[in-house]
Amino acid sequence: MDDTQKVVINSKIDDWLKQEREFIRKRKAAKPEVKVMLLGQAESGKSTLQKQFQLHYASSSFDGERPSWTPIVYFNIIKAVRMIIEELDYEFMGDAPLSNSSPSSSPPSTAGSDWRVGLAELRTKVLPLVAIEDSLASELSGGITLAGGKSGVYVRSGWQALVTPQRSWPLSDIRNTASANIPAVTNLAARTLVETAYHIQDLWNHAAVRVLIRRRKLRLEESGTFFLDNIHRIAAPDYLPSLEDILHVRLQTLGVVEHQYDIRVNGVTYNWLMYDVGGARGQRHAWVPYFDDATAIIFLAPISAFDQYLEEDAKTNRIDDSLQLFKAIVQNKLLKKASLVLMLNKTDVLKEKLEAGTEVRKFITSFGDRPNTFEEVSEYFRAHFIQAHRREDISQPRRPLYVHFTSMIDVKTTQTIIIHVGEAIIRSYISEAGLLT
Ligand SMILES: Nc1nc2c(ncn2[C@@H]2O[C@H](COP(=O)(O)OP(=O)(O)OP(=O)(O)O)[C@@H](O)[C@H]2O)c(=O)[nH]1
Ligand SMILES: [Mg+2]
Repeated sequence: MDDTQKVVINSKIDDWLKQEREFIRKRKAAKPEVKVMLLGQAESGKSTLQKQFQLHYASSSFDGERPSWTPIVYFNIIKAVRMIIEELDYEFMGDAPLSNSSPSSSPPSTAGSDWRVGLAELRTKVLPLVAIEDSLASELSGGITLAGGKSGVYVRSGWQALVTPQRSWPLSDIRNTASANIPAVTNLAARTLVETAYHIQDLWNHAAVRVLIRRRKLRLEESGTFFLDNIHRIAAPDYLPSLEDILHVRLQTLGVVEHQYDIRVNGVTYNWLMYDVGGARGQRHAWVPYFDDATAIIFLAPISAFDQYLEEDAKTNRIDDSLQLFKAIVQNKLLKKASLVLMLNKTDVLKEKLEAGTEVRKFITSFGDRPNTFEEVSEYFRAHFIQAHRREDISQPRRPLYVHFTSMIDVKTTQTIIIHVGEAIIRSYISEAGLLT
């Protein structure tokens, strides 16, 4: 080996050592990593909780993403209108158009003499909007079509890029958008919504529709009711979703979506990685690969769902499914080191249902003759989850279970809860890892 070769080799070794030192320096500087999984059945509120974290720990990105929620709000409205129309068709007309429905169809008790003709006209007027549903779903899901078709829009991480226009919103010139860089179907939905808003409002407020919703227990989901109540604000050409709108949106999660926040506790910044999962039964197998290094589980159980059944299995009561799922989580060996937080969610919806006179014992016989009040009912469900944890928890000694009653659409209260939950999780991470602060 001559001297020149030696110099080249030495310089390569120097480079390599430098890189190695840099790598170690970076690793030491890296923030401690906390991995938190949001688990629970479909529609339990996982993604809504994740939005509340984003609002608190990354408010500028929350604001920046606002325009991307616009088409999802449109989609939620279209879905709700389509569900109303399907119910009307089923109730009054068989396969025939509403105006030709058979005389034997029983009118709602509130009906006036020409209610049927009026409804048929409204139906015709809102149909152009309903006709957009499938193409809007396809545009929002980036062309992914799943079994179940119309039941929803599914999103993976990075979905915003599919629907966010390149130029800024609000769209003051939504009617002249031939050259605008807005996805075509979203644009069409916006225009059709402007044109049909009054008819949607009339349909939504129609006495026969109200009776039908009550009589057939039509589940428009939390989002449908909220958006239909706000139809004129949303149909305005310069509409930009508000914080409340974004929290009310229903958008099913597909697979597992990672979100990252920096959370600072006692002067140390933690790399908070949050995994928001799809909660439907067909999605749950995707959770497992994330289990063995999870720092904490936040389990969401919607306690308002006592009178509902799973979309994927109409025989299973949703509270029962939540409880069984919770048991499976606390029994899971891979998760035995994870801290446990339980959020008994949708307390606002539970209160509304109880105030409207829906009786828990009719759906959950073991509730018996207890008073049908919020205090009794919420405590009854809480006791069941706590008992499941006491009996089934695999970790020895048994881990603490932090329980909160939540309403994810209540910003002020939820923000306080997530700060506490974040700190509690980080504290137990510190003591588990033996870290000094
Ligand atoms: N009124 C009310 N609505 C809620 C609450 N929590 C969630 N929602 C609504 O319930 C719907 C479902 O919430 P998501 O957060 O999408 O549910 P998810 O658990 O992520 O569902 P998947 O992604 O299908 O697993 C949305 O329309 C939310 O706005 C709550 O506490 N109160
Ligand atoms: Mg979700």
